[in-house]
Amino acid sequence: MAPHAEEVVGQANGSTTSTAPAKDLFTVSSPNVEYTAHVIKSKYTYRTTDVTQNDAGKYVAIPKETVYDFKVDRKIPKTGVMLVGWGGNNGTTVTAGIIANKRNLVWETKQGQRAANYYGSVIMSSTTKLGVDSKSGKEIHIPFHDLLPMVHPNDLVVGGWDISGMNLADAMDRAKVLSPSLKMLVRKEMGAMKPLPSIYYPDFIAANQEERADNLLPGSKACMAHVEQIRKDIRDFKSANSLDKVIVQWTANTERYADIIEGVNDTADNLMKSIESGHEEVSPSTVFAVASILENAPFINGSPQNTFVPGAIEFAEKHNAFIGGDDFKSGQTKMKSALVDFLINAGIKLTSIASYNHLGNNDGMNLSSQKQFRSKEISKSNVVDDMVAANNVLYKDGEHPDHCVVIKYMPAVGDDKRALDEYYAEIFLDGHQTISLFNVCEDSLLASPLIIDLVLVAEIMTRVQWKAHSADGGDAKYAGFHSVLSVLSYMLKAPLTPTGTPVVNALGKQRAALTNIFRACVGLEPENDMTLEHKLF
Ligand SMILES: NC(=O)c1ccc[n+]([C@@H]2O[C@H](COP(=O)([O-])OP(=O)(O)OC[C@H]3O[C@@H](n4cnc5c(N)ncnc54)[C@H](O)[C@@H]3O)[C@@H](O)[C@H]2O)c1
Ligand SMILES: O=P([O-])([O-])O[C@@H]1[C@@H](O)[C@H](O)[C@@H](O)[C@H](O)[C@@H]1O
Repeated sequence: MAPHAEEVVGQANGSTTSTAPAKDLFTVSSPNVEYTAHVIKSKYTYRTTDVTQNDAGKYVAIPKETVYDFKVDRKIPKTGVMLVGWGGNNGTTVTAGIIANKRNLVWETKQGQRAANYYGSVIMSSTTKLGVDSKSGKEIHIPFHDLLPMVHPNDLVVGGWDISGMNLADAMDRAKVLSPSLKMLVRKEMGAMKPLPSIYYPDFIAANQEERADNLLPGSKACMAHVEQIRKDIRDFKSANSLDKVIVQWTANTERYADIIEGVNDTADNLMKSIESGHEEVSPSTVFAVASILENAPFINGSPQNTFVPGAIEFAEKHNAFIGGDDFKSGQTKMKSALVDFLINAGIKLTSIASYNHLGNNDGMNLSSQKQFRSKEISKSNVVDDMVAANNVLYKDGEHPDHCVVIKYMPAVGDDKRALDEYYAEIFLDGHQTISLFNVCEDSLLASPLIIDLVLVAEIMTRVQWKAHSADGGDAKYAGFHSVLSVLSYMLKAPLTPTGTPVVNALGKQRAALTNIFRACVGLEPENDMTLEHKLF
């Protein structure tokens, strides 16, 4: 191993698109970590506990160690993001937000001047504990963004498709999300942006979306021409902007679920045959996923439908391409995944969750159609399953809280969704606790930072490789993480995981997984809060 650098903590760097490695905010001083001009290599011991049962039925816990080699490419690529649904509330809002940050805009509001920020982005606006200053005992926290050499969102090039041909300035007005004073400052730039024509298969989204569908590729069901056109769009976007990498995200309308049909979408081969034959059960989002996979562009589904039918997952695995989803976890569900985690882990027996919301944006109008609502109801309902299943003291096998999800379309409130929740629980002896929440979520201003985080994390994961460590160097080759990027789960309501692996919805666990995988990539132990140094003296 090359001599390891001394630990340095300096000023965070701003945005950088140079092909040179980003200026490191810190370095790790360890015999297990090596920095070269191009990569960070680390030897990481992953410590878990194997549990078996002995003949008497008692659990036996056996500490287990697995040693991995990680390698991170330090070169920060020029990255583009192509949004499907670019002209929507989320698409216009995230685009305007990046412009505002890139130009350091300040605008007038009722509360006075406001400056551009990335609040709500866990990568850009949260910190992580690097460690403890051994002299002062003070915890040292650094911006999450600086844990690994990540793309800065100010440097992202944004493009995409929409079935509505409205330019982004007019679409921004249609969305009714942003302050007039901010819109004025970005209007010119937004006005020059026009979504590429997209594919529209009417049966997959609400009929009330038809009137905006004026920017279409010919054909109303899946075909290879659609796949090839989307592939070409991605290649053209990449070359026109001299990009090293493109990430594709679905932030278009919620689709109905596709039926999983043997011989149609159950395998990668059958899915491709179904697209070639124009099977009507192949959705636009699955066509976009297939095209992105073929262009080796990570594809992330920000909506709740089952874009990733089994054939799409197998197709991604066959191509070693990254996919992630489903459904941005922005407001009501994010709160739920934190609150339920707290209640159940406090030994409080949650017995019912009533989740109601109404909103008046176009998403809400699309969700007023039962089939599209059903997709959202599923993603919003399954978010407590893992937390309940993990507590067999409170819940017997198969027992779970009552849980209802209601979404109503109320045009008057626009994008400012009202979420009303009641959590009802049994407490000590025959007591009860009722928690009522009234949560006004400005939906697109909550979702846009997640779109950014999903891009930044998916991108860095394309630069992280791993292999089993062997003392003699061995002949194992570095490889990427599994195609299904479950590390994205913190930003998603219904995290997609590799087939057969558990789904974690607890917000704290999701964030810890993201933090500790990033720490492992630079040879650091998982963040824990034991603080024995403050207890054993
Ligand atoms: N904003 C949030 O809080 C939030 C949270 C979680 C999930 N989501 C999901 O994100 C998606 C977008 O939300 P939004 O508020 O921006 O909705 P929106 O209706 O404002 O935008 C969706 C856009 O997609 C376009 N579109 C529809 N079908 C398309 C296709 N086949 N190809 C290209 N464009 C297409 C529409 O024309 C529209 O401009 C929805 O599925 C929503 O459920 C939003
Ligand atoms: O993320 P979250 O706030 O729980 O869920 C939201 C729903 O409450 C809302 O009705 C829907 O329109 C948004 O797309 C989003 O899915």
